Amino acid sequence: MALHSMRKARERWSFIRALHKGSAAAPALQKDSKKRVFSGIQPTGILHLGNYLGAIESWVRLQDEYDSVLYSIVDLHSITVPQDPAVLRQSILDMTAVLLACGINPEKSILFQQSQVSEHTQLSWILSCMVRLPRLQHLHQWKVHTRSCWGGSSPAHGTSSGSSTRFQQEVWGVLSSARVHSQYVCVGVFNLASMKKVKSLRDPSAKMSKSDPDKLATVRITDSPEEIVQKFRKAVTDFTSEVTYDPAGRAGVSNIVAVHAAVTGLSVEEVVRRSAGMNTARYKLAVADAVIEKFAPIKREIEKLKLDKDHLEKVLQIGSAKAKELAYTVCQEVKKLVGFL
Ligand SMILES: Nc1ncnc2c1ncn2[C@@H]1O[C@H](COP(=O)(O)OC(=O)[C@@H](N)Cc2c[nH]c3ccccc23)[C@@H](O)[C@H]1O
Repeated sequence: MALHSMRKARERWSFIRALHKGSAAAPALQKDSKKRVFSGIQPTGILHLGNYLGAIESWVRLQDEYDSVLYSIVDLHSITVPQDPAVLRQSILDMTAVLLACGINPEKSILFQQSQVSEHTQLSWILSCMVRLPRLQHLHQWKVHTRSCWGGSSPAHGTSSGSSTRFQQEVWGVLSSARVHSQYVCVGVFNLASMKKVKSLRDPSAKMSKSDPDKLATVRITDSPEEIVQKFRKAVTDFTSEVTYDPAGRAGVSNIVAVHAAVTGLSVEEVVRRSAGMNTARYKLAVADAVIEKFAPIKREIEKLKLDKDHLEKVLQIGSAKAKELAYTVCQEVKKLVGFL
């Protein structure tokens, strides 16, 4: 037992040393330990088809595949852009209702609010003092978010775009790396092959996104059946009427085929086979129907859950307390290694 914890401490220490040195490859932390799943979602904006198929559906499945599963409503990340406090407060509860309605089960996983686990920001500060900027800029999540949230401006070049500051950009990266370098298995479209990347219905070269200014681009989980039909009807395809799957040559139709396969649980080949004889205009409506059918029970559950604010608050409080307990142990170890304790 003592040997085991000494080994773990050594691993953590070499990890911290590697961060200080900016080594290209910091050793993986606690490789031999029990695997833990960790992922998160921002509370702002309404959950969309991309979030659902690309993340939440898998989150639900992972609850049965791993013993230790944590899902975070990442409110700290959401304030890199201005938020109205009242709206943010409500969005956190709404996202809790949505996740529960999708099948996140607090008996099987820890669902918590990021800002309520103060160890997260403590660890982030410690890491931010140790990690070198070039190393941070190599992290995949960092690159993606610098591109998508800050229009590609890099803090290394000292630029700041939009309403975020260079300081925020750096802290964002460190907040993310606090989890990337934890003992967690981080879940995202990037590291689970089974996850699907859903494209915008208006521009199939772009990812479907909560913040897309084109309202027709994103199918939200709370959209009415009429809205869903309208969005699919207006979805960008091409001039070929046949339904085929060819992501490189026919990105628009292929995105719709992929959504169809994902919501029905059928293979891409099977949905293409079943659409034989249908033109893309009719096919889009068939896919809209499949999406409506998939979301209908979830929508009903969301409405029910939203009526019980106390329950939602309690779920988050219990989840955050459990997450804090886990984070406290890690944070104490890091504080010892740093010399605070
Ligand atoms: N069009 C799409 N197709 C497929 N998947 C998609 C699509 N759009 C979004 N996703 C996935 O949905 C999850 C939540 O997205 P967010 O933007 O809220 O949130 C994100 O993009 C997180 N990085 C937030 C985060 C911040 N800190 C964390 C710590 C751990 C894990 C996650 C986080 C994500 O899994 C995202 O990959």
